[in-house]
Amino acid sequence: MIGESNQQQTILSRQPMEGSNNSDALSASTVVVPKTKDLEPVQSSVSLQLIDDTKHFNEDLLSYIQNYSDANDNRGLNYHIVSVFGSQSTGKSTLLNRLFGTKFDVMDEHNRQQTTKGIWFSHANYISSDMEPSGRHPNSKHIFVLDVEGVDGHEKADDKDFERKSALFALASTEILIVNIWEHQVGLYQGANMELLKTVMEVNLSLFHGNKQKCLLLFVVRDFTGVTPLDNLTQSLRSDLDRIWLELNKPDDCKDEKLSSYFDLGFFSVAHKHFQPENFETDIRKLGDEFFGDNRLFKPDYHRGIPIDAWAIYSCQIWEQIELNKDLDLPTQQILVARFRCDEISSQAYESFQNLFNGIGFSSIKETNSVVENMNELRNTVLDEYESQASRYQVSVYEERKKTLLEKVDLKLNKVASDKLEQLSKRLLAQFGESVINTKRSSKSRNKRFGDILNDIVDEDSKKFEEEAGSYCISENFNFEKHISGFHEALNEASELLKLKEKDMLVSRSTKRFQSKLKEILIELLSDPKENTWDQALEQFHLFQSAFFDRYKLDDGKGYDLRLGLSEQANEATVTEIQRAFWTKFRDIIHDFMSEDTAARILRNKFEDEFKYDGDGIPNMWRNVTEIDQQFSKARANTISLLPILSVAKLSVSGEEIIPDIDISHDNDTEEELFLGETDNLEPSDKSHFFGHLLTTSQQNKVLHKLKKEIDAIYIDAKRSVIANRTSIPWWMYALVVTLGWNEFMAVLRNPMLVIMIVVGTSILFIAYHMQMLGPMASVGRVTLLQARTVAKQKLRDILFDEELVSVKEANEGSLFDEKKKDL
Ligand SMILES: Nc1nc2c(ncn2[C@@H]2O[C@H](COP(=O)(O)OP(=O)(O)OP(=O)(O)O)[C@@H](O)[C@H]2O)c(=O)[nH]1
Repeated sequence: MIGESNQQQTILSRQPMEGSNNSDALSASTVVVPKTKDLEPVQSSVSLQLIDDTKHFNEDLLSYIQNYSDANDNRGLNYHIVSVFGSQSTGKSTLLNRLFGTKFDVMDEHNRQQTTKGIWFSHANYISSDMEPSGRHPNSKHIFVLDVEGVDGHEKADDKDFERKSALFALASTEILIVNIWEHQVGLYQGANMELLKTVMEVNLSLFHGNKQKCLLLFVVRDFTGVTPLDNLTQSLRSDLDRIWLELNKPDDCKDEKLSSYFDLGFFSVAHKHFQPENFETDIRKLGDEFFGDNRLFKPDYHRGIPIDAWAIYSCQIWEQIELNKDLDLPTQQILVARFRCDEISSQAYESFQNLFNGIGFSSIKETNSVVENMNELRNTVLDEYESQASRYQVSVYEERKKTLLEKVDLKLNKVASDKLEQLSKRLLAQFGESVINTKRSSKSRNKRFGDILNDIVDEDSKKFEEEAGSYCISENFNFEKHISGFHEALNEASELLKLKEKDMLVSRSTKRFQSKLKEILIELLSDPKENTWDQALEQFHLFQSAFFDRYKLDDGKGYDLRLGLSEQANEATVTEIQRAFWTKFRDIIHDFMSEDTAARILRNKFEDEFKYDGDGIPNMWRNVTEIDQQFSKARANTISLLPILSVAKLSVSGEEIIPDIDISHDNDTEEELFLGETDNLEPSDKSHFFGHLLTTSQQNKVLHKLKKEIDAIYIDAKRSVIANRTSIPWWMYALVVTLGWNEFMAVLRNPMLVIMIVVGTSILFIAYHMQMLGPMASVGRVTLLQARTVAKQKLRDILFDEELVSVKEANEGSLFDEKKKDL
């Protein structure tokens, strides 16, 4: 079966051929991969029966090829395939063995039986000048040789099937096809050689008419005697080939094509091995020089472009297709092989990428540069791994699979970048509010508008995010536009929230300040109502309002900018909101302050002021009742005239009610409804009219009623005091005292001690009067007198009791005494 030694036979026969029995199940798109698992390397120096006589493909091919690892250099194309084709027993194996140092079986001289069965495969060794194999020529590529079973063998005379199939296989895989013919066969058109040539051409057309894959047909004329010069033989062979080419039924798309479009032709003669052994050796050496050295015979056009490590798959697949009698679409086969290998390489590369990826632990890497560096490194590693092996395969498949692999890798890396961006987004958004507040508080930004501060930080954060997103874009598969727009959206949302918060703060702060200022002044004004009280109140309101808004006035004076960075519309709405809040506070203050009691108290005070004091604020001293009556009437009329001022906020000049210049109705409907209980059907603008309505008519009547009572009491008090003063000491009483007490008066004057006492007493009273101590002294005196009276009464009672007791004791017995005592 194999090689020349028994040992070699043993080695190779360990892989039975029936393993390839699955060919029936194959389809055109299936790639059959020779098994490589658990195979021991096949010894390289031996030949391998690639296809046996039962037409099974030997799966040991891959492990055989793997012995020549450097054939995988140069993108796996560091090799050539040569095959031989020719009639049976024409010295093909002998030629190959001599040319390439192979050890194909050669027919025994004495038993001329067919020796080569099926197709054999062997690695060629460089033939040194002494015609001994000595390894590979240093400048040459690896050459693998296919020894194909001879055609037209008498054992298979009726079976042309294998002949055609083997020609098909040899041509599909080889670069140079050695056509081995005897010299005496040349020119015999009807001879076996012409059949052979026809077969080769037909097969070639069926294989390559689509893509014009060329190969070299190297005619080796054996047993060349030199009687007919080689040129003549060449001429004869060429004309035979041309004739066959013309007669061939060519496919439509290559009808006009020439023979040279598909074949390069080469001719070489070799002398008789036995009769001219020296010439034979010389010819063989010359032919060998054509193959080795700089590989002159091999042209790039001839190479199938299948990397050597895929050649086993490719050739197996080719054979399976041939066996199934399917149309042999070589480009498709090449693509299938390329797909299979590129997928395999891609999977391996992705697997090692995943291992590296898991080892890195991106989640623990914080610095963007480091993340990007690792991402790039991973990407390049996987790309290098894939490219180094897959770039040898069909370019479109290689590119396609590379794209797919990169998409997978980038998807994974994209996730890393997305997570990092997500984290950055969260971090920046979390810090956003704080950054704005800190910047706002910093001395640098003291005069900066809030809106500008906000915009600066938004810009800064956006730039930071975009830069980081940009640095993660390590290939066109990375696109973070969505992340960027999402971040912008979130940032704008946060920014709008801050604006809203700042706006609310401004509204509440300004309203609070406004309220405290206005309240003080309004209460002061209302506590001392005058005809122009509401004019002053409104004036103060406008003053405070202007004081607030003036600082936000636009340069053209046509509006306000609250510096919150709000849109024009929102800014205007906020201005309106503040104005409404001011008006609402105005309303709340006056409504909260004014009540029936408050109004009654204010009016009572006003009445008292006017009734009890003169224009200079000095208390009135009534000389008679008439004066009191006059003053009372005047004060009462003036006081009552103030009630409408306290009841409705009206301007003095125009008499118009104060109405807010902005609609505030929705702020406090309830209060207004409570006020009149009749606003349900009113329009908001109508409700504004109730802004200054502080007391209802019934409330006013109650106030008047209460006031009347109180001022009547004051009036009576005043009158009583005048009458009391006047009735206590009548004038004739003074005259009577002087008349009756004249002597006593004189007696006192004449007594120096009494005079001194009177002087001292008068001085004390005078000082006490000036120090306003008369009241307290009188009180003390009154209390003393009261106490003295009480003591005196008690003393008197005791005395009387004692006297009675004594008399009863003396008059009656003990029991009577006790009864008396009880009675007492
Ligand atoms: N006349 C002649 N005989 C040769 C030459 N070279 C080899 N032979 C003899 O031809 C016979 C067949 O040789 P092989 O090399 O086995 O021929 P083959 O074409 O490989 O035979 P199959 O593989 O059986 O088709 C052998 O006996 C050789 O000694 C040659 O150059 N001239």
